[in-house]
Amino acid sequence: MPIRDDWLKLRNRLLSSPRFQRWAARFPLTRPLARRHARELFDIVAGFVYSQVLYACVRVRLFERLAERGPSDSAALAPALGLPEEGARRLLLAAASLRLVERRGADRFALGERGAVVLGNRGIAAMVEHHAMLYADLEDPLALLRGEPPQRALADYWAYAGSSAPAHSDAAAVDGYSALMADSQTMIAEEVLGAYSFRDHRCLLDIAGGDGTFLVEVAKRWPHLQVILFDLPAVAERAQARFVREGLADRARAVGGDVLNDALPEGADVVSLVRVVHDHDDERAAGFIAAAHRALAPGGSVLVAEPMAGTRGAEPVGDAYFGFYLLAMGSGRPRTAAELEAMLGAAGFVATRECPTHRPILARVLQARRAPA
Ligand SMILES: C[S@@+](CC[C@H](N)C(=O)[O-])C[C@H]1O[C@@H](n2cnc3c(N)ncnc32)[C@H](O)[C@@H]1O
Repeated sequence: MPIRDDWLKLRNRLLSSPRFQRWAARFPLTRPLARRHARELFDIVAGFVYSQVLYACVRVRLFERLAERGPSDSAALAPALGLPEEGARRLLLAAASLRLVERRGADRFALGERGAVVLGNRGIAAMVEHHAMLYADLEDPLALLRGEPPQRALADYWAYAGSSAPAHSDAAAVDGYSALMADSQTMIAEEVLGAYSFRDHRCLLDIAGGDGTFLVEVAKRWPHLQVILFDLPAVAERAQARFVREGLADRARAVGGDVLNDALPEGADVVSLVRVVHDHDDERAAGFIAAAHRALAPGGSVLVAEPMAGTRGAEPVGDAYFGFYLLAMGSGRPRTAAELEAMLGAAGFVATRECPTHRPILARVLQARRAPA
């Protein structure tokens, strides 16, 4: 497209010219755009600092403290946060600028709208805290991109990533990530349940289903449904205990094994892969989808639910966040809906359709059917 190429070249030449930048910042018609672009670029430059402000808020439980006490000044908050007064004030001002906290006076602070959202979703704080490992691994992003040996914090945390014998992982190896997944799963389950009806299904098999949080939510919403979870043995044990605790043992069970090497339980008419496919490089990911295909009779449905690359309005979540997160983890990549559809087709699934979710930034859902015999 030579015309487009020429136009892009001209645009980029203008945007990189300090003279043009100065002009655009002054000229009334371009000023708002210039300000927005400057702010957006600065947000990328400063993103790590903003994340660390949030991390500090979570570590000192700032949002909980503000919710308990109501509007407070920095001197009153400092002892509860375990910080000197100056440190508490610096953190409160930074958090207020990010709308995590709300400033109510020169030195008076209350819970802010974003802080309230974090407070209401345990999964967000858990995610923020475990990012300490991600940031340690990302210290040298070029080393990761070159494929040099990773720092290993995240790769060790996700014990199955890159492991040739994941089924041997013991409880200690799976407890950390299983708890993290459980904390954030309620939000994901809400998206899937809002997008897809299980009314006409009899039995759902959730492959690599973690500690069972997803199935507990589905089973509560659809009381006629039998549910089966399959995951590594140490994770399946956690899930079975969870089903018993939730009073669901009569229609929920967990089976342990390795999806890529062991037979999956039979009898499901719908199979789900929730936040699973993106964890694996292409060959293993295709193995998970092939296992879903084998577990179903012709006509059965598969659901793939995960954040996807190329999601309109959430582009950086796929290619930047998950792209680098999974690189640091040592396995997997974010995929577009079209790539997933092609993988489903290659495994023998047909009629792939997207079931729109309310918050595609968290997860999108694809449904496909095993081709009739
Ligand atoms: C990112 S977690 C997602 C868990 C759950 N689906 C959720 O969304 O909360 C990926 C899950 O895949 C499981 N897993 C990884 N490799 C597996 C394998 N080869 N066989 C069975 N489960 C596996 C892990 O134990 C983990 O529970």
